[in-house]
Amino acid sequence: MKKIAILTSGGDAPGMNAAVRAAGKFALNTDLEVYGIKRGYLGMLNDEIFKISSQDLGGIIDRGGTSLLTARCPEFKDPKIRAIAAENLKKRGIDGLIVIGGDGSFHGADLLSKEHGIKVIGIPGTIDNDIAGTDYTIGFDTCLNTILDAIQKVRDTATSHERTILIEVMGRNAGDLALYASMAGGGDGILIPEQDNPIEVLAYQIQQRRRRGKLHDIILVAEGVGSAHTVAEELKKKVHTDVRIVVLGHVQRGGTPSGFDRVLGTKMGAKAVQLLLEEKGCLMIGIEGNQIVTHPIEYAWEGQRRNHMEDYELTQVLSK
Ligand SMILES: Nc1ncnc2c1ncn2[C@@H]1O[C@H](COP(=O)(O)OP(=O)(O)OP(=O)(O)O)[C@@H](O)[C@H]1O
Ligand SMILES: O=P(O)(O)OC[C@H]1O[C@](O)(CO)[C@@H](O)[C@@H]1O
Ligand SMILES: [Mg+2]
Repeated sequence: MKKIAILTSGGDAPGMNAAVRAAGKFALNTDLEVYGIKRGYLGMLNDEIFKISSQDLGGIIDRGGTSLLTARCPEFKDPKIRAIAAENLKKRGIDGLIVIGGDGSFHGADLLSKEHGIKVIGIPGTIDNDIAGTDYTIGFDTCLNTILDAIQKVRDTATSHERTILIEVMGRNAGDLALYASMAGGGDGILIPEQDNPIEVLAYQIQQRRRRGKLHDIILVAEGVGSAHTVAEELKKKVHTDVRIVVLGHVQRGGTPSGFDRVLGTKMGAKAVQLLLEEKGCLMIGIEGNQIVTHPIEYAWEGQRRNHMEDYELTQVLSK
């Protein structure tokens, strides 16, 4: 392996920059030539590929977002488009690629590897934490802390007005952000796609708590169960409290990456280069039980994700 490239793809996630920096610096310390690709697969397709120097990697570890820029590129699902993109790597002699992104980006990486023989390593970078084979994805921890900050502020006004406030959080089809935010933020109820929790039960719990003198309710709604607006409309028919919603939106994806996400990004970035130097490909990196591990890249969607049941039941007990 002589030349490798790095890209970030899908939704940006705080800590992606730490992974880019570590992979880039680690590689520049070897005989490898290192390229950056702007705007993920879109930039690969449009030939936005440049040689990375150490200057490109300075001053980014503490910045949110991704210095390489990112994009969604639906055309990449077309094999003809992937062939054009792969040719842009091949004409430069690039045969190793580090893809930092979520499950969708890993799908693209897998196909690129199988169809065009490019050795690809996937680094899980997404706030959603929806990838099997890793306990945490880069960006999840920072995002969680952003949500916790919001919960604290929302609780002040919820208590003062004795309201029920539903906070809708991101996560695509995964409830991890809502689950962890409820656990760490002292939530009073939670709706996540992994568990069935009928509105009737939620309403009953709210009424019960109010009878015991509780002044407010903070309910975390994962976007995967539907919009908080719809949930609120249903809930209003079943409770006597004043119901409001807060949709946190893209504020959740920004901000200074936490120490955890920077360390995770750094370890994974360096590991990706080590694997390419060993001529390995079609792998994803994860962290399991505080150890950096690797799996075949398909494991990201074929493997078993963490079971949420225990954590969910804990939030249920603690919100009583
Ligand atoms: N099935 C697929 N085949 C080929 N390429 C894909 C596939 N799915 C996704 N991609 C590519 O990966 C890009 C990113 O995927 P997606 O939008 O699902 O985000 P992600 O990587 O899962 O990150 P996040 O969920 O955090 O936003 C897509 O825009 C597309 O270019
Ligand atoms: O910024 P976009 O393209 O609207 O995507 C939003 C989606 O991306 C994520 O932030 C990351 O996958 C999801 O949680 C959310 O559903
Ligand atoms: Mg995804």
